[in-house]
Amino acid sequence: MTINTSDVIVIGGGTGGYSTALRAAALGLDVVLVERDKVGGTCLHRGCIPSKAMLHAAELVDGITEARERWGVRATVDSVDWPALVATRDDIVARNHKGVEAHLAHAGVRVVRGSARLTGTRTVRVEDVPGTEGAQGVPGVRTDAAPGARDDPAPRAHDLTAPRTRDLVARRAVVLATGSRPRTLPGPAPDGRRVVTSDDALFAPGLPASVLVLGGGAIGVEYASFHRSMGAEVTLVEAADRIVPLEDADVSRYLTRGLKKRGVDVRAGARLLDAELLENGVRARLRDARGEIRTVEAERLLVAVGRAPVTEGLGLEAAGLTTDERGFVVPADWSRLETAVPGIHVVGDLLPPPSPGLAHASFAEGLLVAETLAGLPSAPVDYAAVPRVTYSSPQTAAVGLGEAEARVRGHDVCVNTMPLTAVAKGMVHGQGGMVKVVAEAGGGRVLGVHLVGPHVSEMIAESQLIVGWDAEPADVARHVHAHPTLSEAVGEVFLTLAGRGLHQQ
Ligand SMILES: Cc1cc2nc3c(=O)[nH]c(=O)nc-3n(C[C@H](O)[C@H](O)[C@H](O)COP(=O)(O)OP(=O)(O)OC[C@H]3O[C@@H](n4cnc5c(N)ncnc54)[C@H](O)[C@@H]3O)c2cc1C
Ligand SMILES: NC(=O)c1ccc[n+]([C@@H]2O[C@H](COP(=O)([O-])OP(=O)(O)OC[C@H]3O[C@@H](n4cnc5c(N)ncnc54)[C@H](O)[C@@H]3O)[C@@H](O)[C@H]2O)c1
Repeated sequence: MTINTSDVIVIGGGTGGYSTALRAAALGLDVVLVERDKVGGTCLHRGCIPSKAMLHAAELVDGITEARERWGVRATVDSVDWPALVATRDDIVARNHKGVEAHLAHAGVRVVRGSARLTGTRTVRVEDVPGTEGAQGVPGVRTDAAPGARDDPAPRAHDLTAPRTRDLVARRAVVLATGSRPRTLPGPAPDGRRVVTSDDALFAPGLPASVLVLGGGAIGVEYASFHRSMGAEVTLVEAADRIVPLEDADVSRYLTRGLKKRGVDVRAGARLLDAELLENGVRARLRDARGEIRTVEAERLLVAVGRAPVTEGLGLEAAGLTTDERGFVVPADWSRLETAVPGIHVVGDLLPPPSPGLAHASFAEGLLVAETLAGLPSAPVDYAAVPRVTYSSPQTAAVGLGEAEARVRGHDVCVNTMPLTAVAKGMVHGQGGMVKVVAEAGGGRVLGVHLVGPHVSEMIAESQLIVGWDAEPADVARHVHAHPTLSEAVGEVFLTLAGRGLHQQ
């Protein structure tokens, strides 16, 4: 075996890539993982984890307000120390990062630091990334997959700017896991201060007093919610006729109501016409749903209009691969996530829908590809049963089909909806919200469950089993929910659908 040969090369060490690598190594495959930045990728360093850490801080601030306004607790928020918040957030990220590195090292995955490009169907060239320690791997992680990394003579003086390259060969497969980056729009480019994407919002110098958020998907809603909790004036602009437009219409309605109640100016069906940079902010012209033009000034414009797959410089053509018109790498066989070129697989945000662009879906895709490569039977990812959560205040959580989508797909549906405040614990929380279940008419299987309200991110787990296991309302109604809990509302909705309604008429 030559030092630069392995069974599997994974390009990209985000959640999709590192999960593939971990599982493949656990199944006895010799794995090289190439990452040009930090293992953990978008989710750990710029996405899920830092944003949820910040949203936790936001919940604490909201809790103090609720304590004062509803519960007679004489407490106020003096101020938020942004550097202190950032320090805690970054400590959580750093500890998780160390954990991922340790898992990879323990599994025997050889991590190579550098930028990878395909040079054939089983060959990959890795180039040093300027400003890093080069293609020598991550401290504490075995790096002998980088051929010559230990033995290469030091570069001669005139070589110092030339990137070093390493050629790797995969005996069995190459897995593409290069993820995605924020989409931007024509107009003022992100400058990290006045115009930001979710990447640089994390590292902005402070908390703005006003924010214009463009895009009412998960990122836009979460950041709008965060900044509102931190006291900013927030305008949330969504081009579609409702925020979170891919969710059930009642989810959008309840979420809009909740955000508006908290003072967020939600403008769906609106368009950004242009934006101009000011000394300390932006001035934007919007056309709203009624066609009226309105000018908004804000300290910060946060652009959250979706993400684009990363394939630039990946050398797809050298392996005989292309992308679709949106830039995604499309599998020829979704049950193996294998492209039209045998032995090249793809996971994570590089995949088009129905892969949902979510970290937990990419974990499932990594497991599937690794098990496929190890020759184990592995069920295709059941995308219909992947939960979708927005960690705003209020939160949303859903799994399966919305009502309109179920009807479009030809299902004869029956629907039951209940406000969370109809159960005692919902009244205690006092934040509104709802449970909606979409099922096949006549007691058939549950097609979708949709939740809005406090803590619904933690409540969706039972519903993903209900949808994933094709349960019927009567199956669920047999099981008792604890009293008093918010989950009781889910139980009540199923009891009614099963013809055994207790509190719901
Ligand atoms: C603000 C935000 C919040 C989010 N919150 C959530 C959430 O709460 N829950 C959730 O499920 N999802 C969330 N997501 C989505 C989630 O982050 C992505 O779905 C997930 O990170 C995709 O993983 P991936 O491995 O496909 O790609 P990535 O995580 O993007 O990883 C790709 C990796 O490949 C590396 N790379 C790229 N090209 C090369 C190359 N040529 N050579 C070597 N390395 C390369 C990159 O450096 C990167 O580390 C969020 C995203 C954002 C932006
Ligand atoms: N909690 C979570 O699971 C979570 C959190 C953040 C991000 N993510 C994932 O990250 C990815 C990116 O998130 P995102 O919110 O940026 O993308 P998205 O595609 O989910 O939402 C973008 C929104 O911007 C709107 N839009 C597009 N152009 C616009 C314009 N010119 N003006 C106004 N609105 C416009 C779209 O209609 C859409 O609703 C998604 O896959 C998302 O699921 C997940």
